[in-house]
Amino acid sequence: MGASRSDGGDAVAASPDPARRVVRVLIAVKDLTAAKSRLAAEFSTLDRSRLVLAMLSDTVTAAKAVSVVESVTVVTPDPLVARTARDIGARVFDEPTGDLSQGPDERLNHAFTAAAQVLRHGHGVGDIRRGASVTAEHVDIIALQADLPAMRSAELAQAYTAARRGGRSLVVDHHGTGTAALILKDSPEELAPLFGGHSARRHTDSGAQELDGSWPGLRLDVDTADDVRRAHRLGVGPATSAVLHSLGWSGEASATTA
Ligand SMILES: Nc1nc2c(ncn2[C@@H]2O[C@H](COP(=O)(O)OP(=O)(O)OP(=O)(O)O)[C@@H](O)[C@H]2O)c(=O)[nH]1
Ligand SMILES: C=C(OP(=O)(O)O)C(=O)O
Repeated sequence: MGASRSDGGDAVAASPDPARRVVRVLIAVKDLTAAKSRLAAEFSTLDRSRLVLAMLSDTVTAAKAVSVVESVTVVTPDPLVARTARDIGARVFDEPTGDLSQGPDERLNHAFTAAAQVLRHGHGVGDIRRGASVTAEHVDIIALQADLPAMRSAELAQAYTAARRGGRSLVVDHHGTGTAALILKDSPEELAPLFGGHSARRHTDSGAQELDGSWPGLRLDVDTADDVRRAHRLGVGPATSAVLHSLGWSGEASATTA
């Protein structure tokens, strides 16, 4: 695509106190063999895996380009996802072995919770500001969907800026029911993720504040073939564009960089 999708990310960079805050993005991806089952009718197993990895790459790349983002971490049990994440400069958190009695949403939220705790309280947190004391309260977490191939860096920067200090905020997805991003900012609270079915309502019911903003790419998590078409129309990042192109999807991605 023409203009870099990260164009404008710095131009509208979020404005926390840069001396104090550390912003870490956290993304969860499940085992590739189970991923994107809702695309099974229109994409082969191999193509689904390629698409998952490509969308992850574009999401990570756009998130890393936000100037206030210190790191992007992918929590996953899948070695190929882990390798892809490392190749594009993300950190990897190996998923803790889940309790087999847990349901899928519980496993996902358990993975987010465990990784967020390490990002906020774990080894290395104190090293970030070269000797300055950085406590968990100084570490903000953006739990982000992995399938946002049309997200612009500027959208994520604006959402972080809009997020309220002292608690959790969320960006509702384009369906109005799911959560594209859950942001914990300047707070001693924990992330307390409630991803899964109807997570938007569960997040707001649990006190998270819904963020307004015209962020079509950030809100467009891709779950169905219709979502793939919507994202393609909006303009996807280079990795997703290459996979779709190889599958015969025509047309240049229309870069409408925010
Ligand atoms: N690390 C981790 N990530 C998960 C887990 N369950 C779901 N995810 C990720 O969370 C996001 C939303 O998950 P789902 O909607 O359940 O799965 P999906 O692969 O997007 O789509 P479907 O299979 O069609 O439901 C996706 O990025 C998944 O890869 C889990 O147990 N562990
Ligand atoms: C897990 C979620 O996403 P989705 O099922 O839409 O991928 C969610 O929105 O909480």
